[in-house]
Amino acid sequence: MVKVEKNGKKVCVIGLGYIGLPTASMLAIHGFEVIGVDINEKRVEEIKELSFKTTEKDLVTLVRGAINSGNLKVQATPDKADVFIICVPTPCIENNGEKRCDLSYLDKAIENIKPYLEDGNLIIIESTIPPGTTDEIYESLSKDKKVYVAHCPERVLPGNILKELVENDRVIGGVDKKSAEMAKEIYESFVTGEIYLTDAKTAEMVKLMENTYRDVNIALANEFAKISEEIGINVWEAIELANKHPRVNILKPGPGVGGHCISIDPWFIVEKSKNAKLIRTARELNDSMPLFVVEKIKKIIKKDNGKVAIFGVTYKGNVDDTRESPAEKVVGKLMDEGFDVKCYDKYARDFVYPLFNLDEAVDGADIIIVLAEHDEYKNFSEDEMKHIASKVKNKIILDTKNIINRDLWEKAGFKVYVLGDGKNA
Ligand SMILES: NC(=O)c1ccc[n+]([C@@H]2O[C@H](COP(=O)([O-])OP(=O)(O)OC[C@H]3O[C@@H](n4cnc5c(N)ncnc54)[C@H](O)[C@@H]3O)[C@@H](O)[C@H]2O)c1
Ligand SMILES: CC(=O)N[C@@H]1[C@@H](OP(=O)(O)OP(=O)(O)OC[C@H]2O[C@@H](n3ccc(=O)[nH]c3=O)[C@H](O)[C@@H]2O)O[C@H](CO)[C@@H](O)[C@@H]1O
Repeated sequence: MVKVEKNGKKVCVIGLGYIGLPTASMLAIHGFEVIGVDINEKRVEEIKELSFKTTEKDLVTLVRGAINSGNLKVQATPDKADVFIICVPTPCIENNGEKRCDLSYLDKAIENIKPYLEDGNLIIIESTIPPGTTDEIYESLSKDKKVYVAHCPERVLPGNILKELVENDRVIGGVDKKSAEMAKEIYESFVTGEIYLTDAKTAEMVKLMENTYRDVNIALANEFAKISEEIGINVWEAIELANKHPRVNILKPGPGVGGHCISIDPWFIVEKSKNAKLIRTARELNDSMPLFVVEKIKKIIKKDNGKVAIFGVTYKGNVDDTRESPAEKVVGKLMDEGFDVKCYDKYARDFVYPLFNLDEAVDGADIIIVLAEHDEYKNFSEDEMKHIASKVKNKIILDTKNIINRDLWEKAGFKVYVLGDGKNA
């Protein structure tokens, strides 16, 4: 056992997913006595056995270190602690055609810690939430106990979580000054970036603004891709040239925006404000991209049926997460229309549709579609391309991410299309 000096504070982290597990482990190796809690018993067992799947570099090593230090215990129910950090999902739900944040996981997590709360405890909400939520939680909890409450939104980039967890600047919003300062004390144990203090509602809005900023900018790139198809130019070349301007930095078009964050968080602003018009339009535009891909496929193969091989079903490259993945909508729509679709993705943790190995996926395919920028697809060798060429029915590939080695695929006999290239057939 690697001994880590204890700092005297006990922290209970609720929800051990993409965010909670690294956070709990990081606190443990920095001397906190940490109880990591997940309602999912299977997840608890996988963490204890270090058998959980992850594409996050060094996460297994970090969790092993935390458990071996004796500072991290993992279990399915909360315990008494000085600090509670809540990292449960906050997905989107649709009600009468309007999307809004589903706070049911957060409400349940709060209910579950209530029996363990004592005067003086600090509750930190890391989950992404609509403005005003932290204050509401405080109002309800402070009826029974003198507690402190803060929102410390998480900003790590999946694929680079451990580095960003330590190096990113953090924003902490307290329901009062004391709450924010108490939360700062916890994060400064491992964060090397700056920590900025504000009120809870501002911190909630800051997080949503960050992801909305990115969503709106991706929407602009996607709109440029649609326009480029319409007027017959290659959007990728146009973006590269426009970005030579010193004050222009257009993002990348693609099959849509996925993940548990950017594709849902802007709706949490829309639900609170009638002024969020651009934000709504950007969301709708990004959500329209999977269907735009399906239309391009039909134009390329010049038919409304056939066999499609999908490369990449995760929401982006080199991660295992398929939540809100554009691939789900592309595949669903193709299947609804009667296409025979076979998906290949060895990074994906799970997917709503069946996954196949490479040979099964490409066997007899009319077209291959790249939907995620996994390194594997960037680095296919000439021999692998030749092998794929020997299996497919038509040597056609549509790259929605502009990542494949075009020259080599063409050398292997493929006709290569890229989303937004202005060529449909
Ligand atoms: N994934 C990201 O990159 C990221 C980045 C920044 C912020 N966030 C935000 O962080 C929050 C968590 O996201 P995530 O990706 O870690 O989700 P996740 O689904 O990976 O993990 C959440 C975990 O919470 C557990 N859980 C649910 N209800 C519980 C309860 N009542 N008690 C104990 N455990 C419970 C689930 O079993 C699950 O393991 C969300 O609000 C998300 O928007 C996520
Ligand atoms: C503001 C910001 O940076 N927030 C990050 C974001 O993490 P993320 O992994 O969700 O973010 P992205 O990598 O942007 O991917 C999102 C989707 O957009 C597609 N995309 C991306 C760039 C592009 O030019 N064209 C595209 O089409 C991509 O394929 C994918 O589907 O939210 C987390 C949780 O809140 C944050 O913590 C984290 O800081």
